[in-house]
Amino acid sequence: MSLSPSECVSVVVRVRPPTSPSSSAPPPPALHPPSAPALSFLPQTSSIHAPSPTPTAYQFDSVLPPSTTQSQLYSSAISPLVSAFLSGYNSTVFAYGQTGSGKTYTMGTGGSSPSPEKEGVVPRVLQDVFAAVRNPCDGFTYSLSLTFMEIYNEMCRDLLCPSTPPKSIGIRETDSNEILVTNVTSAPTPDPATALRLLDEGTRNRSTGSTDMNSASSRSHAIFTLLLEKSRSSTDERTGVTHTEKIRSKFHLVDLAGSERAKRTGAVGGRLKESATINAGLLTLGKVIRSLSKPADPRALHAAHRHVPYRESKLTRLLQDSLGGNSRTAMIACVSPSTADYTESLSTLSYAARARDIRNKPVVVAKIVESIDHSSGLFGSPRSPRPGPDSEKLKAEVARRKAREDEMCTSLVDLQYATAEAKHLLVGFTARYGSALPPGAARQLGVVADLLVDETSKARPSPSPGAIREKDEEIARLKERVVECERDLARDEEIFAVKSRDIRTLQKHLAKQSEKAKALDQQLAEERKKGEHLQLRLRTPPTPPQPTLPSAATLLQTATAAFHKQQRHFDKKIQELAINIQVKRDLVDTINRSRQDAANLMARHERRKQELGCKIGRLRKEIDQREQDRLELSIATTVSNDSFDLGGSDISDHERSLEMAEHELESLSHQIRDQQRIVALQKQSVQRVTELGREIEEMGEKRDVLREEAARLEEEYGEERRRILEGAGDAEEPQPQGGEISPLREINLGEEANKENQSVKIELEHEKKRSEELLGINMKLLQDLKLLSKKQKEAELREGGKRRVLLAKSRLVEVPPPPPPL
Ligand SMILES: Nc1ncnc2c1ncn2[C@@H]1O[C@H](COP(=O)(O)OP(=O)(O)OP(=O)(O)O)[C@@H](O)[C@H]1O
Repeated sequence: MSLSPSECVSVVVRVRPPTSPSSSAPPPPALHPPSAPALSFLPQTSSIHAPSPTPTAYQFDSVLPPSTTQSQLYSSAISPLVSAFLSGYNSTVFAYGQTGSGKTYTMGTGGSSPSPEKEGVVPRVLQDVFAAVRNPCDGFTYSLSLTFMEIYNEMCRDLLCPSTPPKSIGIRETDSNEILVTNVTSAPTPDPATALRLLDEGTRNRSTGSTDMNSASSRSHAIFTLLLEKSRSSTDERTGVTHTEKIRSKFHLVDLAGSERAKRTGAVGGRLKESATINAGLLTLGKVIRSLSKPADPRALHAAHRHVPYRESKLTRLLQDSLGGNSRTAMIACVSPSTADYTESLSTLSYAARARDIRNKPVVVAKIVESIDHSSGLFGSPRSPRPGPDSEKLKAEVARRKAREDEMCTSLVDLQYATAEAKHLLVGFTARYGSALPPGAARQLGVVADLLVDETSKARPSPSPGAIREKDEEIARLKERVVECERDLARDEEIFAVKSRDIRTLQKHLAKQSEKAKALDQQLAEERKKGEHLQLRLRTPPTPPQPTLPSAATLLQTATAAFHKQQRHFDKKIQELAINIQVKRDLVDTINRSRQDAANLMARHERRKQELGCKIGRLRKEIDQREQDRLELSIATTVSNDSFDLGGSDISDHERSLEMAEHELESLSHQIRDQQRIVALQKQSVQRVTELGREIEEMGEKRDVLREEAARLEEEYGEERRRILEGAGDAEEPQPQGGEISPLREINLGEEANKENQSVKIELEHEKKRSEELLGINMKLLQDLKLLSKKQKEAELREGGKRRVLLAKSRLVEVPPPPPPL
């Protein structure tokens, strides 16, 4: 393996000839006026001057004017890469530029060219490679194969086997950071004809289309890759071991799709989508170039530590080796000389200039395979008889060995540098991340670092082939150890990442738990406080009963007060009922008495009426008699002419008496009528008396109920008192205190008493009204009776006077007995 110092991407700018009017491609629509700025191409100084927006001079490895032929371009920019490729270096050539700028023309991936002069890069590379392979001068045998693929709409397509599903084609990175494309046809190419045929075949399968700017515009990025494996064997004459050295290299020839502006290409529909994908891929390429062209982060120990967005597109992923990796790379920036394309050309130049700052580290990777060759005539088995020395052969062998030794010395020096660099990186890595690594991994890294001896600092004598071999073996072992350690490290890092995640989760969990624990602590503290408080209460001597737990004395006092209050209430009610009953009885007596009086008066009047009737009858008889007598007397007197008084004055007296009696009778009749009215009233009072009797009866019942209730209350009180006294032991019997009663009972009793009082009051009012009414009737009756007796007296007086007059005149008039006093 040999190592080269890092080298930059070489950038060549190719200016295509202006488009001729007779060109097959339609002229691109001009966006710029004729006075638009133009680029100044200076091939002598390999620079290009852009006047605007800010005057800028771009420097390149070479600037190829429009007159540059394909052959000139190839020999100046590509043939060095072909040599490197044949030496075992990975190489890349890619054409970059706007659409129609001549990328496909330059790369020669547009199909077989009509003339050999116009052949592009790929056919020329193939020709040169096969020419070299055919006549090897380094003792290697070469084998070539090729792949041809495109990235179309961000999908890989195998141009040598288009039926391969794009999804099955993968791009992966090996442990040694090599980019490999899987499941793509790798066609063996024993001769250039086969290779060219495959190129033509693939080109035909490529996605192209017509746009306003290019009638055969590439709609994909085409990647043509040559794979070379060269091997060489040598046998140690002492040991008979054959060493086979194998070197593999790749040559990517990339024809990128051109950046385009939809307005200019007139892309619509599917073309527009292609255009967007193309631009997106190129944008990522621009990002990768920008990122790689920046000076590395001074904090990063290795350029690999900076982030390069290779993975953002398939194109950049595929070109990862070529840009900033193990490859010798050349970029052909294609630009148009047209002022109409000024902006696009400027953009191309800007990226190309940046790409020039990208530093790659191309290395030749060689594998040495050992095998014992028993059949070798020169280094046959020690037991077999050695053939006679051939001086020419020996000379050649010595020369070969010498060359081999030289190579191995070079390899050794390279390895020493690699070891030193590896040690430096490892030490730096351990210093930086050692604390974050698991202890086992850090220790292992230390051991590896110790094993990686910085041989570059030591002056060493030229090693013998045996020593070199030993060294090689040691280095191989060390490398294996390093790879192992790296693997361990990667594993540890993974574990570490997982553990870190776990720790973070646990930390979160812990935080939650500690919050919960805090809350529980608080709760516990509160509970403790409560417990302490309870204990304190238990320890403290018994305090007088709380107001919520009344004593027996208080209970008794309350009960007694309630009882007395109830008793008072019942007493009052019973008393009121007794008064009412008495009032009603008095009323009944009064009514009965009035009735009696009225009945007596009626009887007297009836008697008097009868008497008066008798008297009137008698008086009428007497008057009639007197009239008869006087008539007879008058007759007698007339006969005797005797002027004699025949008792005419007695008749008159009788008539007056009759008149008086009739008058009295009339008055009596009046009185009887009044009396009858009174009797009618008396009938009402009979009803009233009946009602009163019933009411008195009810009241009596009520009074009995009250008395019973009072007795029951007394009993209850007695029981409660006994219970309280029993519960309280020697509690003193409380003295009744007016108004002391349990609030609830007081409310109940108060409500009951109020209700009762109210009803009694209403009843009393009612009774009072009725009594007043009866009293009014009775009073009227009495007045009537008084008036009647007064009239009677007057009549009697009048009659007595008349009677006395009549007695004086006639003894026939009887004087009635005086009426009984009312
Ligand atoms: N240096 C040149 N000399 C002669 N003709 C050229 C040159 N460069 C380009 N052309 C012609 O210009 C036309 C467009 O070129 P080409 O197809 O190579 O462009 P392109 O950059 O590949 O475009 P796209 O990105 O659209 O595929 C072609 O007809 C090609 O023959």
